[in-house]
Amino acid sequence: MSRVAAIIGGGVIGGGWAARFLLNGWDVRVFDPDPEATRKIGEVLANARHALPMLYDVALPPEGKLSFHPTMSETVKGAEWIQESVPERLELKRKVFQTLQEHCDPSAIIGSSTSGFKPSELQGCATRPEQIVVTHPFNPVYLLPLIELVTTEKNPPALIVRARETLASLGQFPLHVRREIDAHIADRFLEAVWREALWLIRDGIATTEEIDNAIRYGFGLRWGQMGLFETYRIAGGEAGMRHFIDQFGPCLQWPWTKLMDVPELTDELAQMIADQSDAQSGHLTIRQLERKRDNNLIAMIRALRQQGNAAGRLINDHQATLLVPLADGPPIVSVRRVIPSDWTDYNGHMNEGRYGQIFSDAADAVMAHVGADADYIAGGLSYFTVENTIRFLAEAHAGERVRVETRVTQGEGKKLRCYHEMKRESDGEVLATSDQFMLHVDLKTRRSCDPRADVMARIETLAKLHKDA
Ligand SMILES: NC(=O)C1=CN([C@@H]2O[C@H](COP(=O)(O)OP(=O)(O)OC[C@H]3O[C@@H](n4cnc5c(N)ncnc54)[C@H](O)[C@@H]3O)[C@@H](O)[C@H]2O)C=CC1
Ligand SMILES: C[N+](C)(C)CC(=O)CC(=O)[O-]
Repeated sequence: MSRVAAIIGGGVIGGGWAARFLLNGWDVRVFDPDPEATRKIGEVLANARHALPMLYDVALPPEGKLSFHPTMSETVKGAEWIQESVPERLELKRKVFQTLQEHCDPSAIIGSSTSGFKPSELQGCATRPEQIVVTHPFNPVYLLPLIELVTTEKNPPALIVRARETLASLGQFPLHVRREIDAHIADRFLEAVWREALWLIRDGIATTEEIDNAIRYGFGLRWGQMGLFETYRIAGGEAGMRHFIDQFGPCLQWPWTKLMDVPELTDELAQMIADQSDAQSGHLTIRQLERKRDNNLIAMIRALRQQGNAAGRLINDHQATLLVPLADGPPIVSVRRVIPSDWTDYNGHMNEGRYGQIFSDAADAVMAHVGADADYIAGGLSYFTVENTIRFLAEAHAGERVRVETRVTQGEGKKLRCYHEMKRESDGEVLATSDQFMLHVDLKTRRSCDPRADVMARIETLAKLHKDA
């Protein structure tokens, strides 16, 4: 018997909730008077089906059934979880709760997606206030895990536990906001940044793009893996958070923002912050925190490199200026690099799959060297690896510098065979070898064909040069 979730309001956020439940195997029923709701949710679902499964290395549960219903009663009857995502108007939300509580199970959890209303405001006119909690998500709900679970003393502890467990079972992160406040925790931050950004634009200090660049090339990367306080703890150096506060506390009185309503930084408040930071991060030294931060940033920026976006695109563009022309050899030094930390696996060494990556990069370098470069590939011609025998001879570790020495062992017509040796730069030890056989292909027909004459000539020259050496 599938678990049933009811979605009241299937817009940007309700659609995201529908996808989150559906892709986790729940049956989802939707109530939304908008005649476009089915189409809108269908488009959100298409995004979610593309994205969410890619975060995992295992299959998600089989999807539940999605249905749209003309009445609230049909939608919520028998539902275990009811998620309200109607527009941010208090009276509308209260009316929705009154209606749905006429038909829903008293044991159902009613979560509101509200960005800023407090649960006590939502519970105000409800028949059973104890059912209602704030479960404030972040767009896209099917990818961002944070849910601010805001409760009041009217919510039974057992319901709060059940809500947390349910959200966690969906792959979400229920942050229990223990004391209700307008806009909860995260939206207060978002509102502060948003309001300061509006001033900067109004006063002609920055454009929208400049503000976004300040975030995505800087602290946005830090916040995405360590948040605010752990980041500032590190900024305090070995003296830690208390030093950070002592140094930057006075700034609170300086016009560093238009948001000038700040608490007096008493010694008691400074010590409270320092004590909480110690409790949160004190089990790690600053150096350990710095290494954790740097490894996180490496993984994030390298992921952005794969997408060619933001800080990743910046590195890709910079890397293009660092390329040095290869010599014919033999051997051709086709790769010179450092093993990145995110290539290390549970055995504490570079994962076997990454050897293939390095040898693939070596082949790419040889291809570019003979003229089969990005423009050549964009023109519809390339090489496919059809056989690759890798011998793993010694471990490689994060931070080690390695190089690949390549010899062209066969170069005739559509055939290109390379023999690669991966060596540790520090001592020349051979870490792995690859015997890689490639065929030249037409990317349109996906069938093998002869390379362009100049490319074929370069390969034949290299094959002869390397054979005679
Ligand atoms: N858009 C965002 O980035 C976020 C919004 N939220 C909150 O989520 C809630 C919904 O916001 P959005 O999805 O952005 O709005 P939206 O305008 O995209 O969707 C609201 C949906 O509710 C439907 N609706 C209106 N009256 C209804 C009723 N009586 N019964 C059922 N459905 C009804 C509308 O047809 C519409 O499809 C708001 O409380 C908002 O503060 C929370 C997090 C992020
Ligand atoms: C701008 N906003 C208040 C709707 C933002 C949120 O509520 C959360 C989010 O997804 O950013």
